[in-house]
Amino acid sequence: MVGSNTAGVRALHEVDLTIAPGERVALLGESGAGKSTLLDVVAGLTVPTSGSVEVLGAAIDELRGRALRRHRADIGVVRQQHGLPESLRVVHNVNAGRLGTWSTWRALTSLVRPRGRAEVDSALAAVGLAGLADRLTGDLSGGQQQRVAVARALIEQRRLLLADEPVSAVDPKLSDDVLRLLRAADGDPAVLVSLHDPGLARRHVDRIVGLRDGIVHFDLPVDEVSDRRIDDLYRITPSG
Ligand SMILES: Nc1ncnc2c1ncn2[C@@H]1O[C@H](COP(=O)(O)OP(=O)(O)OP(=O)(O)O)[C@@H](O)[C@H]1O
Repeated sequence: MVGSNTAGVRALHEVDLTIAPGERVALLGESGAGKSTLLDVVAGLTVPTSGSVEVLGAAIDELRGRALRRHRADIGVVRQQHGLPESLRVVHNVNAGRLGTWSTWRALTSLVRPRGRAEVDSALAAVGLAGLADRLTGDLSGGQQQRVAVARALIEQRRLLLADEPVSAVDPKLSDDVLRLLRAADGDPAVLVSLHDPGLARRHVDRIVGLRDGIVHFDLPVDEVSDRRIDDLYRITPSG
């Protein structure tokens, strides 16, 4: 598959990737390597210029209407620019993760009286944000907002979780906690997560895909990813 982003930049070249149900895969690579573009292609937010993408058994570009909404409800997405409306209370942003499974009426009434409040509270507690459901999202720190986006993805059982640097603004202890949550999410979803910390990837996934200049540089079980391979991926030359 070849992908160009919205600006027409050729960001991926002949990427061929299959992820098994329940498998946890990390994308590593330099800034600009194509990780976000790849995640956007799998999420159906960017259409590849050639090749095909099959997600959860469906060719995403062929889905329409209700089938597309149902398909999207099976996928939890945490984007780098998480797009949480800052003027909404946290509870509404977390509940937005359920819109694919709710009727329009249910979604509208929930804006007045939040539904499923207990589930929202427990999703927030799981990401270390207990007690913040009624705060305005814009009043939270960057790292807290990132965790609201994770709670939104985890509020429903998913078959696939896509997360683009979900812990870039989060301290090391919480980063481990968030990765643990993605890894152990209800329903044992497949996980595709881009990370900047190889150590986190090593601790939490089954397989690492190294992207370089839009190409798959390596695709290996985590045990086979040596320090040397990581250094090579990031073009780090040994000192001394
Ligand atoms: N909005 C944009 N306009 C122009 N070029 C872009 C844009 N977004 C990404 N690119 C380019 O597309 C390529 C892939 O970028 P992408 O964001 O997918 O990389 P990445 O690995 O996710 O990087 P990062 O770790 O910095 O998020 C790069 O060449 C990048 O410069």
